[in-house]
Amino acid sequence: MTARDPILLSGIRAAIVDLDGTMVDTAPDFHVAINRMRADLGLAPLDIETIKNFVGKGTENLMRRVLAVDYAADQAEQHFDAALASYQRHYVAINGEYSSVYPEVREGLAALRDKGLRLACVTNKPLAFALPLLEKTGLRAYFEIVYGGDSFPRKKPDPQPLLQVCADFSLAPPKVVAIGDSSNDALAARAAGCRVLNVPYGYNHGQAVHEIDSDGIVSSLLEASQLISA
Ligand SMILES: O=C(O)COP(=O)(O)O
Ligand SMILES: [Mg+2]
Repeated sequence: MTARDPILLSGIRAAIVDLDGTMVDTAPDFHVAINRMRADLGLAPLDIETIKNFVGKGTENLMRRVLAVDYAADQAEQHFDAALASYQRHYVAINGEYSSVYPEVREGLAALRDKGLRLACVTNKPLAFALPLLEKTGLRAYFEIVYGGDSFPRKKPDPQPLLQVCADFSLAPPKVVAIGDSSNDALAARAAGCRVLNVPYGYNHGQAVHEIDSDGIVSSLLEASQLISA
């Protein structure tokens, strides 16, 4: 089944919102940090569109994709630790500097909150990157809970972080909607038994967002809030 025109979602008591590609356009941060790392390793820069297709499955996967551009698997593995350390150093130094909050994110979060929904952010970004970014963008205060890609043994598309939010809120998964930009978010939500809406403007591994199995595509978090009711 593919994503269809969004439907009204009723009986919803909480929303789990993704970070990269859903609330914040972080590709420019990834672009700068990755190319500084690549320069450290003596590698040529990559363009931002290539990097967008690599984002979404956490930092380790991102490093593997970036190294696979130049190296065969065994060589890439040899360079992995140095690449990761360099990347983390560069990312922390610029986290949020080149990123921007997408349109209607603050309005959408405020509207969801005003409807009485509880809000959690679940990202595959490491928590040490996610929390400072949420603070810098002024989004942290909307969320009761923030989980990162390293908060649990398994990250999205595994349902584990979403199921933990449901447990934290004492809510059955069908009363919770996940909102994200990628198939990771939808697969995690479906596996958890949550509802799911996708935004079309983020990073979906180079795949068309219409191919994602979700409850619909919304143009923004504000539109999502208009389709969700308690
Ligand atoms: O950093 C990533 O891999 C993607 O993070 P996200 O889950 O917030 O989209
Ligand atoms: Mg995302």
